[in-house]
Amino acid sequence: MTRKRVEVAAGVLLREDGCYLLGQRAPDAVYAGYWEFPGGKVEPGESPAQALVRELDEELGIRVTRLRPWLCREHLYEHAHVRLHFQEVAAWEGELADRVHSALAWVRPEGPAREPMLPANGPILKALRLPRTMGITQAAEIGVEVQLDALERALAGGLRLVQVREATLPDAAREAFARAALARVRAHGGLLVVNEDEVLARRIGADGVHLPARRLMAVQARPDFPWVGASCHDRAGLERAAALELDYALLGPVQPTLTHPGQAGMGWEGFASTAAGLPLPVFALGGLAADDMERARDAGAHGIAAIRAIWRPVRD
Ligand SMILES: Nc1nc2c([nH]c(=O)n2[C@@H]2O[C@H](COP(=O)(O)OP(=O)(O)OP(=O)(O)O)[C@@H](O)[C@H]2O)c(=O)[nH]1
Repeated sequence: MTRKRVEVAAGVLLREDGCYLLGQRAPDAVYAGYWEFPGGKVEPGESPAQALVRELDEELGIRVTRLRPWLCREHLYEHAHVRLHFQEVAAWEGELADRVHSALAWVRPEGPAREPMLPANGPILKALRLPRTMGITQAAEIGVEVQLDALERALAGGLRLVQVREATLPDAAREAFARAALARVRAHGGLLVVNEDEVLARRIGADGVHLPARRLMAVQARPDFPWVGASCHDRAGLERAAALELDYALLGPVQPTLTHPGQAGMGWEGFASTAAGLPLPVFALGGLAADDMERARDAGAHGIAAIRAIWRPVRD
């Protein structure tokens, strides 16, 4: 049986404390009692953004003032083949009024979600647990001790996602560094992934592995870790990461960067069009710093990843 594809707009309302809003479907709805993100079907002639603005007015009585594209996922239900356009609702006006759900709840991303949850939403909840900034280490360049101090400082400042990328450190030094970094990241409740080296990642008990672009194209299946991501430079790479059901991708360089000298950046428009409509979170990378975060998220990025800017000491 072929089912008609239904376009759906779903909103991730994010409160300043990081909580997001869920609604419980009413007793007369399909999947009654299940929890969902507020939203509904896109009507003919509407864009997903227009549909979400209308739905949130109808369902919650709010006026959306800042909307950003985020993820797009397809799911085959018994009753329909849905394509869900998840968008981040960063700002709105008006008090929330519950007009269609049987309950509303603000949920912490790292805590338990509400059950039962609509089956398509599992990867969305996981994506919401992924921090918004990734720091990529450069101990081989700046020195192991300097890097560990910078890591400690960044963790104290809120960094919660670290990629150990130390291909040129000798094996023993790399393992010692990775273990030291992991201990620090864990002490702050963060996540650490190891670039390329799955054996090292497993030996030290890292949270996952990060595939360089060439490795992404070579692997046959998703490596077996809780968190797996990849570096991408174009749409083909992103689609490969999506096909392998990875948890995130990095896309860049957005701006020219010392890591890839002589390579022009794709710019924010290039980033937005290359990363649009994907089912996994995409970080913007390449010549970026903390103050690029809003711009990146407006372009559909989950967040930003950086090497140099993350470890720079804060100037007085
Ligand atoms: N709103 C919403 N729908 C979701 C989510 N996840 C998910 O799989 N869906 C699916 O997307 C479709 C949305 O349909 P809906 O019934 O909410 O749409 P609607 O408000 O226009 O309802 P209607 O059928 O009364 O016109 C359903 O098949 C639902 O199962 C989610 O998080 N939020």
